[in-house]
Amino acid sequence: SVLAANNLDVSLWSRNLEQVNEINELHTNSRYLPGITLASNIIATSSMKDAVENSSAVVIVAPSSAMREVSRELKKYWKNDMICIHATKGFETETLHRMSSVISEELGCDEGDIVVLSGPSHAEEVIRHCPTTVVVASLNKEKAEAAQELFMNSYFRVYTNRDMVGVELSGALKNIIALGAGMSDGLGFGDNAKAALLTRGLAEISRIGVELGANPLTFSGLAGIGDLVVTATSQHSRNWRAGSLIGKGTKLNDVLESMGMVVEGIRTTQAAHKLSIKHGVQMPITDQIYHVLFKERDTRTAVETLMGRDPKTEMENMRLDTWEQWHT
Ligand SMILES: NC(=O)C1=CN([C@@H]2O[C@H](COP(=O)(O)OP(=O)(O)OC[C@H]3O[C@@H](n4cnc5c(N)ncnc54)[C@H](O)[C@@H]3O)[C@@H](O)[C@H]2O)C=CC1
Ligand SMILES: O=C(CO)COP(=O)(O)O
Repeated sequence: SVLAANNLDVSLWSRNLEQVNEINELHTNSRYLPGITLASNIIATSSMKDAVENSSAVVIVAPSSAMREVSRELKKYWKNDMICIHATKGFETETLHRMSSVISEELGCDEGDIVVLSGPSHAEEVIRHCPTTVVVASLNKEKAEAAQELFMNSYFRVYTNRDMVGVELSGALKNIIALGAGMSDGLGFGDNAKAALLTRGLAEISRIGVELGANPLTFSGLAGIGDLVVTATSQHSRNWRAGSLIGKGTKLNDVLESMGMVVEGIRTTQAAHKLSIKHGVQMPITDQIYHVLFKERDTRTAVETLMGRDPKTEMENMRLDTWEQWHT
């Protein structure tokens, strides 16, 4: 929709022929964006070949679980002078790879040439032209700036950033904390609890992020705190909604059935739990959410465990040495 508003010809690929026909004939996408009329320069197709073949840029926003499959199909029509932008927030749970790694492995290109689009941006608000700010991250400056130019307009402001690792990790990991914020609200706790979850959540996101090579400053940017705030507080957030149902006592399977859309934080909790063990990085909130989701731990027990941890200093286990590394 943003690209179409910028007068670009947009080919939208979907596997669902019914949805393709609805978009082309009625210019609506009633299941996902009810009540919205789409621009007439968005043409849907069920053929990836037709969507990609003559394009200069490709935007992939498949759920993380489908990223490898979609990238493999894309490879058939991929040309190296195309720009590949992705806006997916998650990991490949089997390999623990970030999305740009998965895409570049399948396309056979440099990971640093992929552009990551992330930040506080719910589709339901962007489609109504509500002011929105995001980040495009890539090691390839030219490609990042080209993506910035494609998307930027009066209601969609785009910043570039070189820190692909930090941007991808924040985008994925904040969904776990949003699940936790939903659980807290579902349990009937207040704003103090939510502020604590966001702040201590960001501390553990930064801790694992720095360990994996991210710039710590990225976590105080749009892809970090920005997206964490929106996902943990917005009525549109699927992760917050799923968490709040769990906090009210609904079983995970029933929650997922009722959502009908991807809740990335569930798979990401599994991936982050493995990452924290693999790298020996403490992620206590993620650990408790993992136990609630997959080990039938009661949400109140999880809260008691978090509140009852040993006394600590606020900056305990933060890799402060890396600040100097980034400032030189
Ligand atoms: N909805 C939003 O506002 C935002 C979503 N994202 C990210 O975008 C990604 C996708 O999320 P949504 O579009 O919101 O999810 P969704 O659940 O609303 O839609 C996912 C779409 O992907 C399709 N799909 C699923 N498996 C597929 C496969 N194997 N091949 C092709 N298509 C497949 C589904 O049919 C559906 O049309 C997630 O990683 C999410 O975190 C990022 C920013 C904002
Ligand atoms: O990442 C998002 C907004 O920036 C979307 O979050 P949800 O998947 O929780 O709706």
